[in-house]
Amino acid sequence: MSANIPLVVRLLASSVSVANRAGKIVRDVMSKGELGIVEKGKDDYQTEADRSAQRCIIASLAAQYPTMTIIGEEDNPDNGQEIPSDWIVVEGDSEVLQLSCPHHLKGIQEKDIVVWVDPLDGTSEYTQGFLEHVTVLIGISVNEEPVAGVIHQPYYKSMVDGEKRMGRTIWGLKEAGVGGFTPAPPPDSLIITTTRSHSNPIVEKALQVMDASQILRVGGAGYKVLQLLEGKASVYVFASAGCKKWDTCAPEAILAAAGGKLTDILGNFYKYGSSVTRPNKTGVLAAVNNELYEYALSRIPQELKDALANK
Ligand SMILES: Nc1ncnc2c1ncn2[C@@H]1O[C@H](COP(=O)(O)O)[C@@H](O)[C@H]1OP(=O)(O)O
Ligand SMILES: [Mg+2]
Ligand SMILES: [Mg+2]
Ligand SMILES: [Mg+2]
Repeated sequence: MSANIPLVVRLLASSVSVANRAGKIVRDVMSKGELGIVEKGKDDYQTEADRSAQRCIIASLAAQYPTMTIIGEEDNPDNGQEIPSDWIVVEGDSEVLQLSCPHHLKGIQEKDIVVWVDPLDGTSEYTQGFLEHVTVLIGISVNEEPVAGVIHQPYYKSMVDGEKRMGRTIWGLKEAGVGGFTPAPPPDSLIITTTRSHSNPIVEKALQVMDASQILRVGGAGYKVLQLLEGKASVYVFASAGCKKWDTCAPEAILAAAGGKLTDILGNFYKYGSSVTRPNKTGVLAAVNNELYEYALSRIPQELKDALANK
């Protein structure tokens, strides 16, 4: 890769390529049928696919960007095993390498960047067979702010030049654009997307106040943001702790690159520096444009905000 291409663009191109490889690992683990499920906590699982995909992504990025901070969801996923050489991906996506880098990101160095890796978002859904909900997330933050990201969907089916294709990779770079999918306008009526596996009474209260025509209950932060980008839902509402920085970094960056917004339920942006606490304690609120976002925020009652903030 040319050293003349700004670091952020090279890193996004590398992230697109390695997310594709990680997606193949996710499919391969499922085809073998040995998921190796570990219970990390209540409603919180890890599989061999989460572990292996994270090893592939972190080893590949660390080999190319040795001084950059990379934070993955899974703790000690390698268990002392060596990484297969074909898991190390070092070429970058050629389309992304052509992107023109926003001026203020041109001089960014590895020390200014924190990469947040969710090797498999939607693990509950993966183990239950809702495979379309599963994504691989790589979020790039610069000086605490998400600026670029990748959402790879390993089980997305499409036809390309008359041939069946499995998997697609959506990317975004703030102030430069998005790719890998066809953006669509939001639906005509208010459709909310929310959790299917992590609900509670406050989550339900925040859905009731929206006065929506439909509520979609699907898995994963990545998949819900894809629904916003593709015009299948208007707003993503999750009034609970549960998501962590690796769940929201890539989706927030891509939504912002598409003109949208992702914050907590109080309307505050999360920060993504290496020392932040991992949990997104005050939930998630997101939309593909400002009008829908402001509408949703205006519907959240103060006592609900207080309940989340004081938990
Ligand atoms: N209570 C929780 N415990 C663990 N992870 C959670 C919890 N709530 C949300 N998450 C993470 O946020 C994602 C989006 O949440 P939801 O699907 O409930 O809307 C989940 O797929 C999961 O990521 P992961 O699957 O990567 O562990
Ligand atoms: Mg998890
Ligand atoms: Mg996740
Ligand atoms: Mg995960």
